[in-house]
Amino acid sequence: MIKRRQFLQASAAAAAVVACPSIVRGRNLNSKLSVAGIGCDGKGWSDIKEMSDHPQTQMAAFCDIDLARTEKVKKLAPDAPVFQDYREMLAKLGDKIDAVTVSTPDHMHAFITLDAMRQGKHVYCQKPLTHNVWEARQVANQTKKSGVITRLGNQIHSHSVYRTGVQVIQSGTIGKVKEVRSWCAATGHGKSGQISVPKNPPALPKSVDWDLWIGVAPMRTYGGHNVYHPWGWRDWQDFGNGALGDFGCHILDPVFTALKIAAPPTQLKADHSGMNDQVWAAQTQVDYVFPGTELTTDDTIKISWDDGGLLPSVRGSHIPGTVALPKSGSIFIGEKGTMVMPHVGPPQLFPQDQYAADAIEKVESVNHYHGWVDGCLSGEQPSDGFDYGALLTESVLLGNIAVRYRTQNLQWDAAAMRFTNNDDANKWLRRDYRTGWNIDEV
Ligand SMILES: NC(=O)C1=CN([C@@H]2O[C@H](COP(=O)(O)OP(=O)(O)OC[C@H]3O[C@@H](n4cnc5c(N)ncnc54)[C@H](OP(=O)(O)O)[C@@H]3O)[C@@H](O)[C@H]2O)C=CC1
Ligand SMILES: O=C1CO[C@H](CO)[C@@H](O)[C@@H]1O
Repeated sequence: MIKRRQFLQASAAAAAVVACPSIVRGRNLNSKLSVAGIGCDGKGWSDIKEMSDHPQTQMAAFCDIDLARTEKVKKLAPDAPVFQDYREMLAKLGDKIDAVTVSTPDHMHAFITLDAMRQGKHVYCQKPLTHNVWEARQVANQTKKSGVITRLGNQIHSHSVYRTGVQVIQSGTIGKVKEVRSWCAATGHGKSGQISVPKNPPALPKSVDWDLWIGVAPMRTYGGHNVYHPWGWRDWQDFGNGALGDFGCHILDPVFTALKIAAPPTQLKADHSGMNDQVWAAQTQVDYVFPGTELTTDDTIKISWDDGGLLPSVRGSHIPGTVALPKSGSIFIGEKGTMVMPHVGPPQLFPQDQYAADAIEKVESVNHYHGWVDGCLSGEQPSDGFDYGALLTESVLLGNIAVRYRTQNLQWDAAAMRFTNNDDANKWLRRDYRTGWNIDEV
């Protein structure tokens, strides 16, 4: 009889060889999936906890560059070994690990995800999928090559409110969509409490391997608790992606899914306030133009982004001026009506008197984490794998490049992966990798 691990490895390998849809991978519904968690605190803890709640998972190992942040996982699975370096974990236990969660700061997502996929592991990776556009393309390419089951850690994708919003748009309740405005209350700096590199940082805690935390990024001194690690890294251009990177993949997810956006923007223009060469902007504003779809009125669609407390400058004619917009969310302006999609709140339709109280049919939540585990066991790829995650991430990160060229209209040639009217902007598509942490082109 074929053993579980042989089955999982054979099915991933078969898929890798033929690089074809999951249907050929067979089913293994009675087996357990052996999962290793990379990044054990913060969101990593919640990813690990959610995965471990699935009746068919077993937690095989854990890894965190800060051993002080592994107490919770040790209690969760006391027999599972704990590592500081995920490379050592995969080298020692690779044959016992089927799948990994990657919940590290953004600058390490691509390096770890690519490595794990190359070794045939299924991967659940946090948003944004990568730290730069070139990495998003490499992850998308490797996903096709490896044929493993992937999912972006965008758990709200599976939440009732977002699923309901998607259903409202796709059922034509507001007609075809003319324009979308998305916004987010969060700011691109403020989490770390610094806007320049701290001059007299405290000593590095003994529990932290700083070289591993820095990973692909240029080396710098530990900055003190929350300055970079943990949490504050989001503010810093070397590690995070500001508010757009932090929330774009959440808030734009129902926009991409509802409208079936299948290609990156062709043009974008941005503005910002409060940015230097270290941290992201306090407020950003980006106007994107995407190719239209069957759900849009035109052959292009404008999608805009505001953050740092800015609200959209346009809200269409259907929403009365007296209606307060949620702190974060999107407005879908349609031919017949407008849908306000709060970030994690029930969608609302305008003009209110045009829509009956039951005009919105609620779609129930599904378990995002368990959906990935089920996919790994059955061979069925969830709808938001890394192909989708890479597109969403590329679009978000292009916005952060446009921010560097305030008010310039950038033309993006997705096929050539370059800006055609501003060569200087192309230097931000990929980073220089620290010696020993190079990412090979896929
Ligand atoms: N989907 C969602 O709703 C959310 C998603 N996120 C995403 O989750 C990710 C992590 O964010 P968050 O938890 O807030 O960040 P934190 O900085 O709080 O935690 C990151 C964790 O990863 C560990 N880590 C860092 N580098 C490595 C590495 N190379 N190998 C192993 N472990 C590593 C950290 O260790 P150490 O403590 O030593 O830094 C820490 O435990 C981000 O991509 C973020 O965007 C975050 C919150 C919610
Ligand atoms: O949803 C979320 C809640 O806030 C966090 C911190 O800004 C985000 O990283 C996360 O994605």
